[in-house]
Amino acid sequence: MSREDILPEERLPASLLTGFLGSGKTTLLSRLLRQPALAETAVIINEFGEIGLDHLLVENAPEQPVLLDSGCLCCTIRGDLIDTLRSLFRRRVKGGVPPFKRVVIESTGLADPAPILQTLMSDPLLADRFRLDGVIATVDAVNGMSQLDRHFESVKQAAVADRLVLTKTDLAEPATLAALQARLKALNPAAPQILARQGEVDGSRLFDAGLFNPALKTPDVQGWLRAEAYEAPRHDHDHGHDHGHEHGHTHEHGAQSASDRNRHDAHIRAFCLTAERPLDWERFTRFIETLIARDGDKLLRIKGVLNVAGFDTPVAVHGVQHLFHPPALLPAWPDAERRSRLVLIVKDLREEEIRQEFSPVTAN
Ligand SMILES: Nc1nc2c(ncn2[C@@H]2O[C@H](COP(=O)(O)OP(=O)(O)OP(=O)(O)O)[C@@H](O)[C@H]2O)c(=O)[nH]1
Repeated sequence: MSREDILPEERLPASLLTGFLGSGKTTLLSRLLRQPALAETAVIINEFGEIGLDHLLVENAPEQPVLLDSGCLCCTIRGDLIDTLRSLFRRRVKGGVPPFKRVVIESTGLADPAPILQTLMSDPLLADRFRLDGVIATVDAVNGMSQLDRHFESVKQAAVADRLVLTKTDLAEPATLAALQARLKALNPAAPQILARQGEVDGSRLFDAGLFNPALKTPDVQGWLRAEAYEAPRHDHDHGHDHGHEHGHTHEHGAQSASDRNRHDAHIRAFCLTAERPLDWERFTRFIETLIARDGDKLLRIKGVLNVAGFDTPVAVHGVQHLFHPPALLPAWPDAERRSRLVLIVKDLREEEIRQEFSPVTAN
């Protein structure tokens, strides 16, 4: 960790837009790109031949970025994401494409978000030029419940998101929407849920979700971590609680899907470890390294702001599965809160065991 790692504001924010097949990603994106605030955006779509924005690419040379009417760039991934992002950045530097200020990567509906997040973190050239702004997941307000029941990928997408957009709310019954919202809240307590109709959403609610707030030019710890959301009382998945039951709507989904729901959601835990006293950095790294070595594939996402003994300012950590971003020493504490807070979203790991393993890190 070094002070050079700080202040990555000049890196371009990259957002991942994910969400199940047909959940409204393209509809959302095409509306967002008309908003003036998003005019200088480059969009990368990793599925070739889709309708929506992509028809432009089918008709034009697909390997060339296309300039949309809104002033945004759009291109599909030909090789892999690393090549596409590197090439886009090179062209930007050489003036071959407009100087976009933000990147949005729209993933395919079935994609696991983890490899895309890891790509942004792991490639040294990309990590120097782009920073993860956030994961935006669309969830279909009408079909979301059954998609979460049937497809574990959609549960993972919703669990790791920084922002959840509930789409097609114009078509959903209020009771269906309420049951879905309760389920998503249990799965991902920290992500704000934004309701959309025909992709109509204020872009400022979706972007600038990362640690670095370009408007304030300071780290936005509270907005990024939202640690307090995990401390609020909520339902415990491990008890096999059926969130649909609370609202009396399980009849809409049937007995079979209710048991699927428990099975899927119960694999995911989202919680926050806290420590009052400054952490010993060596012990903390041992804790994280052991966790990664043993359970890396089960760590869907980790974010944290740590009070490390010997440092006057906090250290931010961020990881996805086996990969961790280099820890960044932040320039200042944002407020009076001095506790270390580490948010974990895990699959098939027991919260209690991790809490126990974390406790020596905080001991004297
Ligand atoms: N009524 C209504 N229809 C919507 C809304 N959002 C999306 N749709 C429709 O839902 C269908 C799927 O939307 P898309 O935006 O293509 O979804 P997608 O997630 O990009 O789909 P894939 O890329 O195939 O995974 C389209 O027919 C949209 O017009 C909405 O808020 N209300």
